[in-house]
Amino acid sequence: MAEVLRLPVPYVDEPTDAEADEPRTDYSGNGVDESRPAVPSAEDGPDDGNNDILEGKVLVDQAAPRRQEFRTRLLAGRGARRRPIIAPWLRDREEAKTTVRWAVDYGTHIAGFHAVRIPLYAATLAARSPRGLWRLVAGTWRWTCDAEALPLRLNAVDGNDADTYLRLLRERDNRVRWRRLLASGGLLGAGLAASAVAAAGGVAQGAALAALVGVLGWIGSPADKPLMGPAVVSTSAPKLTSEIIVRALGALGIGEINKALGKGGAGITFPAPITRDGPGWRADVDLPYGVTVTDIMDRRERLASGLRRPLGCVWPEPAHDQHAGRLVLWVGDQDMNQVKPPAWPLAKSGTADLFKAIPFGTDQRGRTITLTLMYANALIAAMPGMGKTFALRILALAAALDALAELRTFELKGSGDLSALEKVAHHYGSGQDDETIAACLASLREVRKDLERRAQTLRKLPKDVCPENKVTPQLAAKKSLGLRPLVFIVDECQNLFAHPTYGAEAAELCTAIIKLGRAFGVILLLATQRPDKDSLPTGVSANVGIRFCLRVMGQVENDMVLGTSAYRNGLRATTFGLRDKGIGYLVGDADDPQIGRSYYIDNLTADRICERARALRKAAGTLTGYAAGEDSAPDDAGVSLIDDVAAVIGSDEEKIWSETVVKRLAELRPGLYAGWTPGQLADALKPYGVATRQVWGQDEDGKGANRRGIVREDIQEAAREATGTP
Ligand SMILES: Nc1ncnc2c1ncn2[C@@H]1O[C@H](COP(=O)(O)OP(=O)(O)OP(=O)(O)O)[C@@H](O)[C@H]1O
Repeated sequence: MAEVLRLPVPYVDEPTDAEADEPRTDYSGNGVDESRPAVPSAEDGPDDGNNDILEGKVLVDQAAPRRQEFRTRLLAGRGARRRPIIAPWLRDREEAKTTVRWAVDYGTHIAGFHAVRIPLYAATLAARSPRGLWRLVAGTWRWTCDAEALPLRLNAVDGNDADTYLRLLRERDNRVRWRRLLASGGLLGAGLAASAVAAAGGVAQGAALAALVGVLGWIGSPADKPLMGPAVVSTSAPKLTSEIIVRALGALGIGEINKALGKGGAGITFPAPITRDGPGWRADVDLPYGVTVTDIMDRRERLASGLRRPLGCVWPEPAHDQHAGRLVLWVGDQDMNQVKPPAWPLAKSGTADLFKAIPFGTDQRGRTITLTLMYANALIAAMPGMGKTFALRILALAAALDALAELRTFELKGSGDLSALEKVAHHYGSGQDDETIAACLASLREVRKDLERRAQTLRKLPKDVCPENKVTPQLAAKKSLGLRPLVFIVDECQNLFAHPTYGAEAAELCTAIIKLGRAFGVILLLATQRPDKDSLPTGVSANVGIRFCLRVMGQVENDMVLGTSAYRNGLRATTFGLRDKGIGYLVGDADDPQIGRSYYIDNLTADRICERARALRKAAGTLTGYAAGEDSAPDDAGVSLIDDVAAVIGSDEEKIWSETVVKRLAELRPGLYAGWTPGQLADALKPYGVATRQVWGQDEDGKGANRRGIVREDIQEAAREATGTP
């Protein structure tokens, strides 16, 4: 009996018309697979003697129609990536201006360089002109006499080849005849031109002689000594070609790539031409099946070596709207960290509007990156010394230049990195000490309380004035409503969140502010050098909108800042080097993640900007609090809720109702606790691990009842934990 051949389903293709009449073979090489169901195909046709081979074949692919319909071809283009009509560098004003400025500057330099050397060039040409004259005369003579064919004729003589000699001689006579005629004509023309020049005199004669000397000098110039040296020594990057990219990819040690590049492999394809894109080259690459862009990003350093470019020039990225194997490789002419950062557009003049995009930095291609802070919060994280404070400073300065915005700035390192903002901030603190951290917490409490007021104000407004229940530029501008943007800035926020006494409450407050504050015009800007779960509450890291991650050490920190799976999706701030200061991944503002470098503003420049911002605020009447010299410290600066609760519980009270506690707290600090409800107290105590429960107590009339309250021992325990006393 003939062997029954069943092909594994996925390997069977519909035969072409030419193949249809031939017995089909197992191209997969996988042979018989009895385990798979054999579905007979109509295409197998009548019994032609090969049925034993065809049995069990399943056709899974449709045969491509010979000629695609016009409509089909048209529709096929729907998913195609459209190349921009206008080159990207021309669409970005700043980039176009930079390019044109560079071109003009470059042209001017070259013109100037050669202009000052004109006398030298003239002298050189004059010195070379006799040699040129000799070359001209000798060359013309040789041409006229057909000297180039002389060796052939001599050869024929040496070989006693009379026939060839005579043929060559005839050939020579023919040539020489018309060449002599031309040469005589040329000579006559030269003679006439010379007499015309002699007769002309003056400027024309001088110009003609100079031109003659110039031409003769040029003819007399040795090939290895050009008259003009280069005005610029080119250090520009070599052109990026598909060959270089394929070579570099082949050197990454990825098996699938090597297979594709090997004999019989499918190779590597480029879905779009390699083009100039800003100050560098952009290549779109389709990696071999099974290779992902993250595989390449993992080996960025090796890729840079393969491309023979510095690491800071090589930026492989996923094409976010394409398949996982579509690589967008951008290779800059210059290392990103060597490029001189452009000046911050608002450094010398201008104001900001937090409802609109503010300039934050530039991307690898030198294009401006903007951020819109309103309705968002931002988190900046990095290893120490990588530029987190500089990045935060840009956002803080932009907020300062919006005269409407109220700034509360706490720099919890104590270095004075944000000291320029003292001039404009409503609340300001600098230091790692408990007092500064307590002041920060108190300010947060105030903001948390203010959120409720803002919410109420918005709720009361008529729908036509406030249709979306959120602060709009028009509402923010109405002073009476008290809805001006409030920007709360905390640098080195790990010192706040990891504080043994205040950390838990600060985490709760920040989480609440981040969740609720957006619509009410409250913006939280945080920077930390320790993005881990102990120093950055998950409620904060999970809800913050804008994230800028400079160099971090590992995947955990990376994902904590940029979001879960960021590392797996190729956003790896771990690939930045020590020299990549100020460079990071930015997510949350644009549709796609961006790599950017924040603008560089040092403390001195920040000072000048804040002077301007202060003047703006004075003019607008919005200079308040610390900056205005008012005692703006919140009532509860340095105050601990646990200490206060402990203070209002009598030593003979084992258990006490919450309603009694809030009443006593309001008496103790009316500015802080007035209006507190038992529920609010329960929420505020939660971060300290104190739970309220049903406790027995008596009211003023001595009537006993079971109500929600506090056990004194719980408070004492929390106080001991907070101070670290056993
Ligand atoms: N955008 C930038 N361009 C160029 N250099 C920068 C940029 N940002 C920061 N730097 C450089 O990096 C150095 C460190 O910056 P910064 O003080 O912001 O670091 P940091 O991450 O806040 O450090 P730390 O955690 O120790 O406070 C700066 O002194 C500056 O020289």
